[in-house]
Amino acid sequence: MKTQRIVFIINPIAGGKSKDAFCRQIRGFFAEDEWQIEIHSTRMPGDATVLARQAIAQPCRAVVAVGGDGTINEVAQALINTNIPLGVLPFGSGNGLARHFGIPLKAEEALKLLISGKPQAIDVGQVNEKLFLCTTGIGFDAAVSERFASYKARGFMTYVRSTLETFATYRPEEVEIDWGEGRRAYTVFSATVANISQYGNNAYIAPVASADDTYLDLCILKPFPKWQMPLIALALFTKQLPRFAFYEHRRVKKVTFYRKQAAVSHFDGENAYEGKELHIEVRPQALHLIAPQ
Ligand SMILES: Nc1ncnc2c1ncn2[C@@H]1O[C@H](COP(=O)(O)OP(=O)(O)OP(=O)(O)O)[C@@H](O)[C@H]1O
Repeated sequence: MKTQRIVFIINPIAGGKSKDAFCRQIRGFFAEDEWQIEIHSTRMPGDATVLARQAIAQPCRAVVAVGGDGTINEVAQALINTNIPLGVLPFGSGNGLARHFGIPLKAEEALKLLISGKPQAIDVGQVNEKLFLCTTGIGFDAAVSERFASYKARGFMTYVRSTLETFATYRPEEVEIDWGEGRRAYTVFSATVANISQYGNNAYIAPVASADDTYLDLCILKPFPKWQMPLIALALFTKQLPRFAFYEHRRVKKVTFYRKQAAVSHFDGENAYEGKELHIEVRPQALHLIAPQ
C-alpha cells in the first residue's frame, strides 16, 4: 500500500538549467508501491505558493521545493506554522539556504536526504508582509538583485556580471536604523538582516548566523574605498568580513530601516519595493526543514 505522499514543486527557470532528466530521476528513485509522488511545475512567479497550499490540503509527508532560494521562499509561505516539513532539492543560482544547512547540491544525495533527514524547526524572518528564510536588506545587494532579475540568463556568472555592473555606478544610501535603542543615522553600502550565514554561492555576509537561535543578524557594511573591493569580496567568501572596521554586526529580534525615499530592497535574492520603511522581525521556529543533523 502507498503510504507516503511527497509533492515536488519545480521552478523550471531556477538556476537556468533544464530539470526534465531530474523529473525522471525522482520517479525512478522512489519505489512505486511505497511512495505516492506528485510533481508539479510552476508557470509563473507566485505559483509555488499556490501549488504548495493545494498540496497540503491532503496528508503529506513533505513538500519539496526544486529550485533556488526564491522557489523555497514561495513554498515555505504555504508551510509556515504547519507541521508539514519543507524539503529542498537545490537547483538555483545561489542556493544559499541549501549551502547553509549542508543540503547536498547533488540530486541523488539530496533525494536520499528526503528519506533519511529529520525535520528541524527553524526561524523565519518577516519584512513588512513578506517572509524570508535567508536574508533581506537594502543597498548594494538589493541593487544587484534588481539587476540580476533584469537578465534572462540566470546562474552564478549572471550574479558576477550583475555585481560588477552595479558596483561601477553604485552610491551608498543614507538610512536610519532602529533595533530597539532608538533611531541611528547611517550611510550604508548595504544593510542586511540575515537568518542564515550567506547570500548564496558561499558569500558569507553573516558568518556566525544561526537559523535556530531565535535571532536575526543585522550586518551593516559602511562605505569603503573602491580599491578595497577585491579585499571585501575575498573576505565575503572566506568568512572574514567581521574583521573589517566598516562591518558592524548585531543580533536582533526586531529592526526597522527608515529610508529617505522608497527604493529597491531584497528578500531571499528577489528584489522588492517595500516603501520607505522596512519593519523586520524574527518568527522563531516557524518552519520545519528537512536538513542534515
Ligand atoms: N515558471 C516560471 N517562470 C518564470 N519565473 C518563475 C517561474 N516559476 C517561478 N518563477 C520565479 O523565478 C524566480 C527565481 O527562482 P529561484 O530564486 O528559485 O531561482 P534562482 O534565482 O535561479 O536561484 P537562487 O535564488 O538560489 O539564486 C522567482 O522569483 C520565482 O518567483
